[in-house]
Amino acid sequence: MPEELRKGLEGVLVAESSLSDIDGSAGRLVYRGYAIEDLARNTSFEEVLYLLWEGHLPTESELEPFEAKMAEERAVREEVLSTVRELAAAEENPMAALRTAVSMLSAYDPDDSTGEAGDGEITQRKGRRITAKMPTIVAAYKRLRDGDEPIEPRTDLSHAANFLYMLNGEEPEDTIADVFDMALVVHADHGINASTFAAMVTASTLSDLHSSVTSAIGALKGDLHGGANQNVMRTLLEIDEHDLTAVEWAREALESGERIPGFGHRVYDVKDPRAKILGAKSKALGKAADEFKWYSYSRAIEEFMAKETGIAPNVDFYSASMYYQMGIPIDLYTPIFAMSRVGGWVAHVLEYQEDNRLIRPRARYVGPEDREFVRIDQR
Ligand SMILES: CC(=O)SCCNC(=O)CCNC(=O)[C@H](O)C(C)(C)COP(=O)(O)OP(=O)(O)OC[C@H]1O[C@@H](n2cnc3c(N)ncnc32)[C@H](O)[C@@H]1OP(=O)(O)O
Ligand SMILES: O=C([O-])CC(=O)C(=O)O
Repeated sequence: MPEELRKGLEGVLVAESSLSDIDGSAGRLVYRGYAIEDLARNTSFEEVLYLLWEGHLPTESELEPFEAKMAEERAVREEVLSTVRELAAAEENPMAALRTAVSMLSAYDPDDSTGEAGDGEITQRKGRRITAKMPTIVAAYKRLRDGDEPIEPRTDLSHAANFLYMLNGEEPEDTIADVFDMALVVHADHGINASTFAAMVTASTLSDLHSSVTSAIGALKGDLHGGANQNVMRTLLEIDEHDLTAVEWAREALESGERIPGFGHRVYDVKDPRAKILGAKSKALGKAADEFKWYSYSRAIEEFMAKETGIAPNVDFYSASMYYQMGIPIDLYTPIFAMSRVGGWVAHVLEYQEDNRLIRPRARYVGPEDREFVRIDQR
């Protein structure tokens, strides 16, 4: 047995995957061999789901029935919506509400869990249903929290446009739906990140897909992972409300030993390629609205961090100002990340199931040895 301790499993290979590849020194990300820049520019989220789940980019005649099947699965049963209603009334955190509602979807899934772990077709059908329903849950939560009734999904809109429609009660402009769709594309997969690993660990015990996705949502929620996008926007708002410039704020935060949200990465040594794509969109939205401050604060922090620390932005840094300028409430940024990353979670579970092995690392025991046992009445 190797005795080397790798805290945080840093650099440890745990699987072979043909889903996504990251070159951390070159700042390059590919999904199944396609550069993220090409996918972001040219494909829809549905095409990327097809790519991840089926292994190749769809032709038009493959995409059409795939989109139709996804759209048919968007509606969420009243029983689940009624739980979402209760969670909204209790002011539950939206990621926690999503985690609970996704877990509950399993009660009404038409596929039985028996034999699921060895059957990619069941996993894929369940994956399609969960992915299709997550936007309906997130939008319903937001509307109920605001005292509005949920809006039923439409089947004639894309995954991205339908979410914005259910959220706001009106069809989004094409340009906004396209930006949102691109955000879903770039968040869909990223190697064995913490939430994907959580999904794989659960799947490796031959559990069911709802359990895997529920585990993954819990992992994505944390501040060191998907939760960072909300913290970025809270930081930008704090800067805006105070007299400090963005650079002064960042200097003070660093000097007091804080981590700047949206910076740093376990795999990238350079700027995350997704931050470049999202940064350009954040800038374009600022230009369209003639309001540059969010992008300007962000750029100033990026330049300061590069000069002072050499640490570059990750995917969560520019998605924050981008979503903010689209009018999306801050605490929905991480649920939106989950709405996209579920595509990757399902793909990794499907891939891992093909040659499953229980994931079970070890800890080096550093506790006491050979203690003499004393009965409770004599301690
Ligand atoms: C979708 C995603 O999950 S992307 C990541 C989202 N998370 C964040 O943005 C939260 C802020 N970032 C971080 O906390 C980290 O960069 C992580 C958790 C993402 C990666 O952490 P690790 O790989 O464990 O890097 P580690 O913690 O070893 O950091 C290396 C050095 O960079 C510093 N550092 C890393 N990130 C930051 C940051 N955001 N702000 C300031 N310093 C940082 C650390 O203090 C450390 O310095 P030291 O060696 O002098 O102690
Ligand atoms: O890969 C990681 O560790 C975190 C990340 O950027 C992602 O999950 O998108």
